[in-house]
Amino acid sequence: MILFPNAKINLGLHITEKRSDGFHNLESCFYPVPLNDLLEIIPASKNSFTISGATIPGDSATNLCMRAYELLKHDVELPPIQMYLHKMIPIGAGLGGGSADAACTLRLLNEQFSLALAVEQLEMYARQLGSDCAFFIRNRPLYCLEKGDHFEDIDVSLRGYTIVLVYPNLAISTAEAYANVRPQKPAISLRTLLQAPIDTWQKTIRNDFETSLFQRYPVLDTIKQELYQSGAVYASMSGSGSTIYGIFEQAVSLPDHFSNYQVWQKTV
Ligand SMILES: C[C@@](CO)(OP(=O)(O)O)[C@H](O)COP(=O)(O)OP(=O)(O)OC[C@H]1O[C@@H](n2ccc(N)nc2=O)[C@H](O)[C@@H]1O
Ligand SMILES: Nc1ncnc2c1ncn2[C@@H]1O[C@H](COP(=O)(O)OP(=O)(O)O)[C@@H](O)[C@H]1O
Repeated sequence: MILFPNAKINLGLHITEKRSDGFHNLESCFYPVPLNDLLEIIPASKNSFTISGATIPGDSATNLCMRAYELLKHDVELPPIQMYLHKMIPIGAGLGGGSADAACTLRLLNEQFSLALAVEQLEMYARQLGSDCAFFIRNRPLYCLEKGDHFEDIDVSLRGYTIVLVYPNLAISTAEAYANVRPQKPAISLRTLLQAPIDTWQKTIRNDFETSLFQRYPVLDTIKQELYQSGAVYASMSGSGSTIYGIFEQAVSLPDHFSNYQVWQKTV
């Protein structure tokens, strides 16, 4: 059985407070985008895990796909599997690719072996693998709270817009990004700001990671400004970076030097 784990972008990201467990509470809208990995699982006589495409740091035992399998196997009976991952989503990019792979492993195992686990149970396992992993179980636009692992519905649609992702070949550690942010309760909640028309977002919707990361990596701010100059209605960093995305009313041609980056665009 095959699934195509997809990336996400963050439409706004407020880091509201540091928690007693060392993590941070946040508010953000997670939005799925159709940039995909490929994940296949079939029953086998012994476990194997093959990866192609982009190189993932760490060995296969620490890969989130294997960790998802082991986590589930602790509680339910699972046969050995042959797992294959083709990695397309850039790594350490703020696109949630590792979490998407882990969530899809849980979803695939649930289906392939008729485990009949409910969405809430799958989310409970996903939370143990990463803060943004549970999002990829429902995998639709959601307003995310707490560690980014509790959800409310939100009426936001980018249908008909072209989304451009620019990955400047720079991996940023999520833990390091959080360590350099000063949490702050927003005057107006992100939910309220997102309900206004998209052409107001440039002035109102922010990602709290940008201040410190743009200081450290000025190229990120430059890319964001260039996306606006190319006609974006809204542009931002996704998650803890380093991907900068732009939302356009139509397909766009970008400055020539963007060929130095990994650029992806699709009308959704
Ligand atoms: C920043 C966000 C925003 O969507 O996305 P990415 O940029 O990673 O895609 C997420 O909060 C990332 O979630 P995820 O990548 O799953 O993080 P985890 O593996 O759980 O945590 C990595 C590290 O980030 C910090 N962390 C993470 C989540 C959170 N709410 N507070 C934190 O302080 C902790 O230091 C933790 O050890
Ligand atoms: N299947 C996977 N795909 C990507 N990264 C993975 C995977 N499994 C484990 N990781 C680890 O997760 C970290 C990056 O996660 P990723 O989801 O790509 O970044 P981000 O959290 O910025 O979206 C890397 O340190 C990588 O080694």
